[in-house]
Amino acid sequence: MRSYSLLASAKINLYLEIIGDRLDGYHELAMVLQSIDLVDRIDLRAIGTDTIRVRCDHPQVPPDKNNLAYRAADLLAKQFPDALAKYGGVEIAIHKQIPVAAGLAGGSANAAAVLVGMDLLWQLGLTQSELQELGGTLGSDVPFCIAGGTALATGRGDQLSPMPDCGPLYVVLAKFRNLSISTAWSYQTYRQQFSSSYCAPEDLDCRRERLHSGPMVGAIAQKDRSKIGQLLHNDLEKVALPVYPQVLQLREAFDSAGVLGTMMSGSGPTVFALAESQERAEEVQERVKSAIASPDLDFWVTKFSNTGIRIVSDGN
Ligand SMILES: C[C@@](CO)(OP(=O)(O)O)[C@H](O)COP(=O)(O)OP(=O)(O)OC[C@H]1O[C@@H](n2ccc(N)nc2=O)[C@H](O)[C@@H]1O
Ligand SMILES: Nc1ncnc2c1ncn2[C@@H]1O[C@H](COP(=O)(O)OP(=O)(O)O)[C@@H](O)[C@H]1O
Repeated sequence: MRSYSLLASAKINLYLEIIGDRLDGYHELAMVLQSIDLVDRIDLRAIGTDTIRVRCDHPQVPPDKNNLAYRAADLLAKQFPDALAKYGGVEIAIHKQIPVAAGLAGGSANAAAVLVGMDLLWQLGLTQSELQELGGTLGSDVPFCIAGGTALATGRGDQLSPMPDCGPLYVVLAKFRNLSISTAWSYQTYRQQFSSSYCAPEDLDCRRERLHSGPMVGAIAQKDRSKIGQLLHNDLEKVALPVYPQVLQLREAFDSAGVLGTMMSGSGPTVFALAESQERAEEVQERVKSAIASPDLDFWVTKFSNTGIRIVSDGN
């Protein structure tokens, strides 16, 4: 039986600006997305029957048809029935390290790994852009999770322009264990509060004038780490910080710890901070840990990564 193991990277949002409504009901965005070295391992194994099975060691992750990894496999099975008939179904085992519903795209990264791994398992020979096209139908962040690295993401987050690697930067992440924020809630609440300032879908001048991502794109091109820290931005903080005092508390604690910059990632509630070295990142972690002193607070120290999906073993 053929099998593959893959590592799927989480992402953080260095920049997230909401431009307006789209005709498909989503939001038009300008984001800078960055892969980090916090990964889930996905083991894929060909099984004799034509079914898809999912196992996951995390209690909050559904081991059924609602799992994004299951949906990725099901999508390929529907698109390529001949491959399903030839190679059989697949068992997907997810070993979670990326916190769930945390604004770090864990589910999207798992779906991305399944698309990349099943392309190999079923010898489909799809290109990266074909995989991304399929991934975009599962979720807006999936195309980026396939590509990884650093990218400017526009449209609903699925139109990617790769950006240069901005050099070694270290990341401290913190999240209250029992707190999660729904992405759908974040965008809906943002729309309720701010849609009066949205650009209309057809108003291209408004869209061009609204975009403020240029300085961040420039700072990355120049590998200017302090500027990257200063220019971090996330419009979704406007809805999360007033409702979730724990997120605000983390933002303030990181700010006082003397970091290059700090921001909520995506729809939250994870807050990250950037540091110039691993040592400095560990110091920041200790400072925030003692400032907040909560047994419910989890931390991770990691670094920027230039890959989305890594194949770690091909156990044919
Ligand atoms: C906010 C971000 C930032 O990177 O990430 P997370 O915090 O979820 O990790 C993304 O935009 C999330 O991407 P993803 O999680 O793939 O979202 P989807 O499944 O496509 O959509 C989830 C929900 O968010 C809304 N949504 C998503 C993307 C977008 N451009 N506009 C939206 O309004 C959709 O209407 C849907 O209700
Ligand atoms: N493979 C998966 N890993 C994580 N969450 C998943 C997965 N499949 C479905 N989900 C569901 O998707 C939701 C969002 O999870 P996740 O992708 O981790 O967060 P976010 O959208 O904040 O980046 C959760 O409620 C979770 O139950």
